[in-house]
Amino acid sequence: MSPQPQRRSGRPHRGGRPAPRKEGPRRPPYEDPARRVAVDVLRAVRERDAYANLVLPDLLRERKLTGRDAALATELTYGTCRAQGMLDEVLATCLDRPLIETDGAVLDCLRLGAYQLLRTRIPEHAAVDAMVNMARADAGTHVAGFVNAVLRKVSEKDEQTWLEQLAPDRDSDPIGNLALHTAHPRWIARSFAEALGDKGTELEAALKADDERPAVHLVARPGEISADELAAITGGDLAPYSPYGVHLPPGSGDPADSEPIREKLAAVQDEGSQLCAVALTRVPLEGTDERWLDLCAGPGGKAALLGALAGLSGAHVDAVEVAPHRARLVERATEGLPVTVHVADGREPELEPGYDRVLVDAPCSGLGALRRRPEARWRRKPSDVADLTKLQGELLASALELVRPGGVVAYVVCSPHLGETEGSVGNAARRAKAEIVDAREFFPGVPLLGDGPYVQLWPHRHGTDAMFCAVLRKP
Ligand SMILES: C[S@@+](CC[C@H](N)C(=O)[O-])C[C@H]1O[C@@H](n2cnc3c(N)ncnc32)[C@H](O)[C@@H]1O
Repeated sequence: MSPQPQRRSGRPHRGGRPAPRKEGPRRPPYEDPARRVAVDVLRAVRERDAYANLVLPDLLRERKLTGRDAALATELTYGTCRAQGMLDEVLATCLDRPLIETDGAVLDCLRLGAYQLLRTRIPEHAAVDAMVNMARADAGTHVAGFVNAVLRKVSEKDEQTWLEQLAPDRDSDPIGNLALHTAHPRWIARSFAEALGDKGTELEAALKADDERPAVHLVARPGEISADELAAITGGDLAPYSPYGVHLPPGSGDPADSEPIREKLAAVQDEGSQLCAVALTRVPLEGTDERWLDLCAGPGGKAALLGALAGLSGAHVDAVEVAPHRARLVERATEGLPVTVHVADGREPELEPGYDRVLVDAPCSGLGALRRRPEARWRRKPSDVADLTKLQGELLASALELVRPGGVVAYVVCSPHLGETEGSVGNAARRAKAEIVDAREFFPGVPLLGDGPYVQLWPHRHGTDAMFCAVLRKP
């Protein structure tokens, strides 16, 4: 059976007694390995803030799940993580006490069960029985009746009917309505609406894009291999906008196994990330153009692309990263390129000022890459953004001190949140009296970039992560 997420028609539970048990030795109930993996990942995410997309592949390997079992485990895990807030709203109406008081292991089973009932074609009895058995195994026999009763209630309506009952009115509260329909926290839906200037169909498209599996994008390292050659070797398609990009077709297997990647002629890098790094190198400069700086380099995707381009034009890149383990990743990614890695705080890196080009790919909320991190939308909090904007402003101020007069800074974040984009840039630019350059001209051929001067890419418009790029010139 295909594990495709599909709305399932609501079939009220008809009741009925289980067939009388045959006599014989008691065997533990059969546990489906795909659901076991899914519930174990949910637990790791809940208990130790693990990333589902890192834990899941390890568990699949460890338990030797392949083919349909692996596909089902993946669909159930990622789907449940993404839909968590919506599932919780439904579950809350089926409980007679606050959801927060539910034991964690039981809650994992309820969420996974509700996901199967509302968003897959898995038969009701199979979904409920499997989760009752799993809850019994994980939390004790006393919870079996409870889990059974709650999931039976969930199964009384299909997803659409639940949403119609629970979502705020679309006319009076369009953001709240879309937030629940697309299973996003309201504050994230609001931040997308503010960035898009839309609360209707475009907001809906932007939110829905977070549930789509992103295509794998490769970057062909300039000077080593062309995008045409890389596409021919990998069977991929040329990326629409990046001159170095290749999109792999779905089901291409692990890109790390391909020869160009093993030989470091190419790497995995979102096309939006490529475009932002390349944009910095496209800004015209008067005078010298030899010293480039990447102030937030780990794990090294943009540093490697900048390093390759610097190698072709006779420039050198200093790459700064505060976390030593991430600095080591930058070293690995830029081996053989004219890049020097420094473990330092970008706010005070103790480097000689006078850089011609500086990239600030600042730490951010990652709201622009929610499609890559299934649980991230429910983990992030609005208060994270406030902490991050302070750091972003300080890093950009440092970049504007380190760049020479007439030199350029590209400020990049993987987030469309206006606080992290226009807010962080506006404040730092004002203080440093830097000129904000229209960034759109350094993204040639990329459509739907609005009125400038900033560039905001979107998954639903460009097929990239929602990267933001501002270009500033020091007077
Ligand atoms: C968005 S990531 C950069 C991604 C990277 N440019 C790439 O393309 O692979 C931000 C990085 O900034 C680092 N960072 C955070 N605070 C920093 C600071 N004060 N100085 C330098 N790096 C910092 C983080 O550890 C993280 O590796």
